[in-house]
Order: sequence, then structure tokens, then C-alpha cells
Amino acid sequence: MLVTLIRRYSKPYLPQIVAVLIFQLASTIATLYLPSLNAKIIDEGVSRGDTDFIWRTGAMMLAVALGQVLTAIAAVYFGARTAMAIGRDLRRSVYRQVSSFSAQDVNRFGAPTLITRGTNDVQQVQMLVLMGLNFMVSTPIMCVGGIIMALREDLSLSWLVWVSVPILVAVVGYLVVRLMPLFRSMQTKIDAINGVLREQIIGIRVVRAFVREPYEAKRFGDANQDLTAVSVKIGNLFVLMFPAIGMILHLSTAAVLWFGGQRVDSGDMQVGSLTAFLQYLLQILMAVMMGTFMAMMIPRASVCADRIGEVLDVEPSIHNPVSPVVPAEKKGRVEFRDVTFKYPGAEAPVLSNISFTAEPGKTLAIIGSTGAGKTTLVSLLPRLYDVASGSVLLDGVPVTELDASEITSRVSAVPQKPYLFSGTIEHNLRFGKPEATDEELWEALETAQARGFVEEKSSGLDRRIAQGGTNVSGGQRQRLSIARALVTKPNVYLFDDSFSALDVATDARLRKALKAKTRDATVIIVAQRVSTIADADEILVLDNGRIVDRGTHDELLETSPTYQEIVESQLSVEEVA
Ligand SMILES: Nc1ncnc2c1ncn2[C@@H]1O[C@H](COP(=O)(O)OP(=O)(O)OP(=O)(O)O)[C@@H](O)[C@H]1O
Repeated sequence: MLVTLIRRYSKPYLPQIVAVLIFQLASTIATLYLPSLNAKIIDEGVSRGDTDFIWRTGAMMLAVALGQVLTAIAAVYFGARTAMAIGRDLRRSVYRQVSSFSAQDVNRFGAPTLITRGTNDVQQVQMLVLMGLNFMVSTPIMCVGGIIMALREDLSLSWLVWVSVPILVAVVGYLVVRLMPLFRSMQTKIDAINGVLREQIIGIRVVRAFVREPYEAKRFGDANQDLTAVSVKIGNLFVLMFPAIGMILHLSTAAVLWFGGQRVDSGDMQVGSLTAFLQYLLQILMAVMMGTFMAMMIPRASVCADRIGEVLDVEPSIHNPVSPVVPAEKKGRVEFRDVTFKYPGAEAPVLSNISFTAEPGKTLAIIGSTGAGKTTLVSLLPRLYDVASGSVLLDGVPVTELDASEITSRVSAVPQKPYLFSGTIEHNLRFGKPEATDEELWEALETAQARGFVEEKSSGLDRRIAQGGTNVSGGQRQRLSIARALVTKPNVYLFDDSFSALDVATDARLRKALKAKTRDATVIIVAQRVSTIADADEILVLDNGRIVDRGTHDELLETSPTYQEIVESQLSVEEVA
């Protein structure tokens, strides 16, 4: 996956990559040339006292060094830009893919891991690309070129290369093999800590309410400790790695000076050649080390690439039809025909044989015990999930044959757990209709009984909303999200238990105002409170995923034992109160 991913995402940057490789090549050749020039200055200039030669060769050395620096800077600069661009493209792909996921696809992975995959995992692949662009050309050329140049200086010392390089490879290789599984498990630990953190931050109020701080702190502490333990193990190996490498470099230097010194002493080698040989050996060892470091990043990046690939390879379970149908009319007529639905992995269906029609200008209510399937039912219209059998029709066309934009232009849903985005009230209200005028926003707020609390603060529509809407009350959040739906003026309104946080009087006022504004629209209300739906044109009583009774409030009071039970339970509560 790693190779496929890098190949696919580096394609648009081929010219930059070629430029980086050319700069790397030039820089490496210059680096390899410098020690031999240095040797010449010592052997042919200094020892013979030829100042002219020293000046000329010195100037050339300076020019080569300057060239080396400039090409190295250019290589690193373009390399970094290319790696960052590849990382950006990869992140964008993950984001787009996740955005196209249905609720079902998101549930399959879980939000924390999707966030880690789109950020940390992409970062690991990006780092490997960066290292690759920096060392892909220089490492092999430096190794082979360094060996050739060193042997040119002195053949009889070559055994030092054959001994020191394998020792370095063996030591670093051993450590890399020990590091690989640790890097693999580190990625999972990061996922785990993200999951715990996310859950605790989102559920902070519940944690406080149930005085679960010590338990949650322990849960976080354990996850944190796990991650720390792996990081410490990795750190320990690194602590070993650097002195080991340093030791090999110093021993090699000492060996070159010892054996080379003897050859200089016996007149078989010149001092300049010895200096050059030493520099080449160090260059070879450095290149081997960098190559091994790069190799060390491969397993971790490979795990990350697999995880990214898993996300990118998912065929979203819900996609737009290839040739969408445009309905002849735009009225908002909703029809469920013998709909059955089952959550993936669940044994039994959550909804069975659901059939009903909701007409424009009418209010259809759905009531039923908790877990009866009400939220699931209303999720099928905006295609958060697709039915297992039967069909859901909007203006006479199955929703599976409609373009997503056709559905969103007709249907506005107020979910059971309303979500507000960070920004201002105005920004939230314009979410579904950016071009809405201020008058339209105030009108929607008025209908949703939210005008009062928005006007109360001098900031009005500019009042800041925190992520998720956590800085307004539950009832205010519900009313703002009702107003957000009203601004779009859809043909179908879906209210999923959207009045539950309102007091009975506000609930009644809101429904009265709503009635006037939604005269031509289809209104589907899911509610727990009988008073909220008593005046609906039709009420469906849902029990265990089936419609057990239907009719108006008065009819159901006569005929439906389940409805009577719900009414009685609520009356007694009110009476007790
Ligand atoms: N994402 C999911 N995956 C699997 N099962 C689910 C999922 N969401 C809901 N369910 C199950 O489907 C059934 C119906 O859930 P649903 O949320 O539709 O009920 P509801 O009538 O809206 O309940 P409430 O009034 O409590 O909101 C429940 O048994 C629930 O456990």
C-alpha cells in the first residue's frame, strides 16, 4: 500500500521530484570530490611548498564547496515543498473520502481512528517521503562513490571499509528490527488515547454529574501509561543507538589513523591520501547510517499507509445515483412503502414493513417507546442509511434515485441531538442557506421562539457559539437548530424529538407559530410528549419497529391500547406534579 500510495500521490509532482534528485546528485558528487581536492592540497601543495598550487586548488575547493551547499539547499527546499504537498493532497483525499461516508461507514471505523488516520498517519507517510527525497539518491551514491574514491586513495586499507560497514549495518539493523514492532504498537496506542480523550471531553458533563473523574482519570492514565511505556522502550533503543554508532565511528577513525599512520611512516602512503581515506570512510558510514534510519521509518509509514488505504478503499455505502431522476414536482410528499431496515451486524431488523404517506400541508407524528425505531425511521428519508427492502419515496421518486442535492433542497431535519458549529449564531443559521437575509433569520428565530434570548445580548446574531453549541442551554440549542431548519424553507420538515427540552408553554407557542409558517410543507414530528402531537393530522404508534396503530389523537384514544398507555403514563406524571 505504501508504494502504491506514494506512487499515486507523487505523480503530479514528477518534475519537482526529478529536480530534487538532480540537485541531490550534484550535491553528493561535490561532497565526494572535496576530500580528494583536500588530499591534493596536502600532498602536492603543502609538502612541496607550491603556494600557487595551494591557491588554485583552494579556490577550486571553495567553488565546489559553494556548489555543494547551494545544491544541497535547493534539494532540501524543493524536497520539503514536494513532501508537504504530497502530505496535503493525501490529507485532502482522506477528508473528502470521510465526508462522503454515510453514518454507517463512520460507525464502522469510529471517529477517533478516522481523525488519527487523517492527521498522524498522513504525517508519517509525509515524513518518509521527505526522508526519501533527501537521501534516496545521496545514500547509494555516497556509499558506492565513497568506496571507489577511498580505494583510489589507498587499496591496502580497503579492509577497513569491509569490516566497519558490516559492523555498523549489523548494529543499526539489530536495533531497527527491535524498533519495528514498537513503532507498530505506538500507532495503536495513539488511536487508543485519542479515543479516550475524545470520549471524555465530549462526555465531560456526564463524567462530572456522576462524579466519575477518578475512574476516567485512571482510564486516561492507563492509556497514557501504555503510550509512555512504548515511547520509553523506543527511547531506550535510541539511547543505545547513538553511542553505538559513535563508538563505531571513533573506532574506525582510530583504526584508519593507526594502520594508515604506519603506511605513511613506511612511505607507502601520503598524509593527504590518509586524510582523504578517513573522510571517505566517515562519509560511507554516515550514508549507511542515514540509509538505515530511512529504512527504520518504512515499517511505521507502511502501517500508516495501510490504515489510510483502508479508509480510501471503502466504497461509501451510500452514493449518488449515476443518472439521478429529477422529480416532476416539488411538493414534499413523503411515502414509505413496506420498508424494512436492519443495522449492519444486527440480527433482527429495527424497522419492519413500515408503510405510510405524509402529505404536504399535513402534520404526521410518530410516537413510541424508547428504542422503538423512531430516529432510525426518520434517518431513512435524508439517506443517512438505506433501506434493506421496500422503498422511501420523495415526491414520487425513490430517494436512492435522487441526487443528494435534490433531497437536501427539499428536506430539512432537526436531529434529536442538535449540533451547532463554532462561529456565530448568524453563521449557524445561514448553514443551509448562505444567501438568507437578516430579516429571514429574525423571522426564523421568532417562529422558533428564540428571538428573545438572541436579542437579550447586545451581540445579537454575532453572539459566539462554541463547538457543538455547548455555551447555550439545551433548549436554546434546540430552538436555534429549529430556526436553522426554518431558514432553508424546505418542503419537508423532520423534527426528531426536537421540542423535548422546551417547557410545555414554549412548546405550545412554538408549534402554533410553526403551523402558520409550514402551511404548505410536510411536517413529520417524532415526539415523546403526547401534548406535542395531539393536534397532528395523523399519528403513527411505533412499537418494536412496527406501526401498531395509526389515526388522530381522538381515534387512538378510542382504539389503541399502546397509545392509551402512553397517554395515561404522562397524565399521571402531570397529576403527580
Ligand atoms: N447505529 C446503530 N447501530 C446499531 N443499532 C442501533 C444504532 N442506532 C440505533 N440502534 C438500535 O436501533 C433501535 C432503534 O433505535 P432508535 O434510535 O431508532 O430508537 P428511538 O425510537 O428513536 O429511541 P429514542 O426514543 O430513545 O430516541 C434500538 O434498539 C437501538 O439500540
